Parts: sequence; structure tokens; C-alpha cells
Amino acid sequence: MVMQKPEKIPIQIAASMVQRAGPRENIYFRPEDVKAAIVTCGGLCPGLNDVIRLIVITLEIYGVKNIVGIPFGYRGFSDKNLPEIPLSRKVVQNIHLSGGSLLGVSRGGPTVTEIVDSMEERGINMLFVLGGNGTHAGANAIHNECVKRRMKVAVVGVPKTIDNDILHMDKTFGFDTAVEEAQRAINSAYIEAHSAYHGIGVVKLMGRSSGFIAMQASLASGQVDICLIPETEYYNDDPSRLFSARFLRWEL
Ligand SMILES: Nc1ncnc2c1ncn2[C@@H]1O[C@H](COP(=O)(O)OP(=O)(O)O)[C@@H](O)[C@H]1O
Ligand SMILES: O=P(O)(O)OC[C@H]1O[C@](O)(COP(=O)(O)O)[C@@H](O)[C@@H]1O
Repeated sequence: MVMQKPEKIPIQIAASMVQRAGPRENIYFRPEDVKAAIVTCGGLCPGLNDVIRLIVITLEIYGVKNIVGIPFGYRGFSDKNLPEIPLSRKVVQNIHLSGGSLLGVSRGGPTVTEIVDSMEERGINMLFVLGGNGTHAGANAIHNECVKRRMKVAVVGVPKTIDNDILHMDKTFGFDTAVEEAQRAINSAYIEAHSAYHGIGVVKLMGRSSGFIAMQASLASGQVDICLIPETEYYNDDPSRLFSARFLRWEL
């Protein structure tokens, strides 16, 4: 998806300003002039290698030949011991079969000025940034710095959040895997609780401000009595309701 305006605007209006990503009739860059770079920042998320693979394959379909990976997040722009990784269909062909990120990830790293200096030096004019909030704040700052220097650079942000909590996105990558894996934990806790006398299983899942993983994993497992999500203030409401619901159902 491509957001046209970042301002805080009502959801209905914002929705009409979002365009579905996909092929366009006209492209801005001549593929032979492109040097594309991919960087993965922040923590890991299932699916990073799938995304890297598809970016490389799609760029090649467009005729782009000069594609590189920046190792270990933004850090790879400044650390002389981390050379860029040449990428091609041959290199990425099977990477989606392994976890992690082919390029490695990291937090911290150089300043925006140093990153853009390095991009200029390397001749990068298309940057794909895979990461979360911090990474995108960085991508926005990189874009602003490129504009300031009148560099013709496209900075593309690919949101990486396992929590699936981004407005207007159909689904963020990694979410399905998280739901699937969460069910294993739920099933194990269920077996343990079910086998114990008056047993109760408690499973804490990811998503400190977003309950999509907890909710979908609970529904899919079919074994959860109560699912607490951060969107609902269950404790502030009435604690006794939570426990009475549990006790009523099981008649303990
Ligand atoms: N406000 C910011 N401006 C520029 N770069 C930032 C900013 N916040 C974070 N970054 C950079 O983005 C990278 C990843 O950020 P981090 O917050 O660790 O992970 P995430 O992207 O998952 O939120 C770090 O290398 C950090 O230097
Ligand atoms: O390890 P911590 O600090 O508890 O953070 C875990 C949380 O970070 C996340 O991965 C991302 O959360 P945010 O988007 O709020 O940063 C959540 O899914 C998870 O609950």
C-alpha cells in the first residue's frame, strides 16, 4: 500500500488516499540506471527472507541488475567491516525456506547524515527499508535528507510488525506464523490444565498494545475460555466478572 499523505486525517478520508501497491503503467526510473539496496532493521519477524526474495525477483523482472543488501541494518551503511551483499535471483532463490534475515538485523547505527553520505558514495537511488516504527522514522529522515540534497532517490518502507496493527494493511507479514505458533503454546497449556485437578492454563502472547494475535490464535484453537486483549480494559472494568465467567462455565 502507498500512503500519499502522512497527516492525521479521519479514517474514511485517509482510506480514499491510499492506493493499492502493484504494477504501474509508467515507471520513473530507467532500470539500467538503478542501484537498489535492501536493509532489514530492528528485530526479527517471520517472512523477512520472503520479502527480500520477492523484492529482488521483482526488481529483476523490471530489468534492474544492480541490487545489493546492506548487512545488519542501518549499521551496514557505516561499518567498513560490513561490505554490501550483491543480490540476484540466484542468491535469493531458496532463502524463504530459512528463518531470520539473509542480511542480518541490528538496532542503533549511524546518523541519518552518515547514511545518506554512504548512499551517495555507493550510488544507491532506490532503498527498500524493512522494519518497524524506529526504522520507518529513520526512513522518513533519510527521505527528507535526500530531498534536501536534491538527490533523486526512492525510499520504500515495508512495515514489519508481527502484531498486524497497521491501519489500511490487509495483513502484515509474519502475523500468520505468529498465530500458528501461538496455537502450539495454547494447545500445550490446554493439555496441562485439562489433565490437572481444577487446572487453569494461562498463556501470554505477543502484542502488548494489540490483541490480534491473541484473538485469532484463541479463536482458531477452539480451546480458550477467556481471551484478554489490551484493547479492552478488563481489570479496570470489574475483576469479578472475569473470574465468575470462568467459574460459571466450569461449575467449579
Ligand atoms: N527517530 C529515528 N530517526 C532515525 N533513525 C531511527 C529513529 N528511531 C530509530 N531509528 C533507527 O532505526 C533502527 C531500528 O529502530 P528500532 O526502534 O530499534 O526498531 P524498529 O524499527 O523495529 O522499531 C535503528 O537502527 C535506529 O537507529
Ligand atoms: O520484549 P518486550 O519489550 O516485552 O516487547 C514485546 C512486544 O514487542 C512487540 O513485538 C512489538 O510491540 P510494539 O509495536 O508496541 O513495539 C509486541 O508484539 C510484543 O508484545
